[in-house]
Amino acid sequence: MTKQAQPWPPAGAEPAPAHPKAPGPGSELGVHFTECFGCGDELEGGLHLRSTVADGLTVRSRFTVTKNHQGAPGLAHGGLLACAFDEALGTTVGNLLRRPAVTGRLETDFRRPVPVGSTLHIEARVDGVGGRKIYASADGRLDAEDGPVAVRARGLFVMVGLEHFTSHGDPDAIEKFREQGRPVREDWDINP
Ligand SMILES: CCCCCCCCCCCCCCCC(=O)SCCNC(=O)CCNC(=O)[C@H](O)C(C)(C)COP(=O)(O)OP(=O)(O)OC[C@H]1O[C@@H](n2cnc3c(N)ncnc32)[C@H](O)[C@@H]1OP(=O)(O)O
Repeated sequence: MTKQAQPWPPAGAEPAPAHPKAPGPGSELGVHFTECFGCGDELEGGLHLRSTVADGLTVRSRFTVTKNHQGAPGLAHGGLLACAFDEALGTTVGNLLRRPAVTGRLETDFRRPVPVGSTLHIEARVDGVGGRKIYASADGRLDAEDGPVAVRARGLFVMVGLEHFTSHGDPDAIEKFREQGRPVREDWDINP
């Protein structure tokens, strides 16, 4: 069977300018929720991914692979790497467009093994928007921002209203999220 390349972003998607209140180049994005497996600092085995706005619609993230992230002995588990890209892409979309959105589809290409002890540098960008759909992609490089590409990913995010979180999420966790002073309503463009 021949593999046919699909255009990315798909026809009809339009460029997505950063939100006027989006953090500027050089901004550290911090932890969006302390219990998040991707970026939270309360989970010892989490990824502890850290992100910085680069320029335009690009965010650079990095995380160091530990023994907690293994699949094969000494190598990162592919699902964990997909998680890192979900977080990096979600952070890019959420912070730069400032619209609540969730991952609808995530594709990953694993090009090289990622050993325990290595740091993955992920550069993610928003590629376009079509209606409620946001297209984003990322490259993950080994041990340096210009290191060899180990993983590539593309994500389709779908804009949602805040009720997506309040009606499906755990009320105690949402309350904790509010107490941590994270933006729940303010500064977000809701109701796409
Ligand atoms: C309280 C505030 C918090 C803010 C905090 C911000 C923090 C900022 C950092 C975040 C960092 C986190 C990073 C982790 C991000 C996650 O991991 S999110 C968790 C994983 N994702 C989920 O749980 C989503 C589960 N899925 C769903 O809830 C629903 O299926 C969705 C995605 C909301 C879509 O449902 P829907 O609203 O009914 O919309 P639907 O009409 O089905 O789809 C809308 C469009 O998207 C298309 N679509 C949907 N799914 C797909 C798909 N899989 N493939 C292709 N097309 C699709 C549809 O075809 C449709 O296209 P059009 O017809 O408009 O052309």
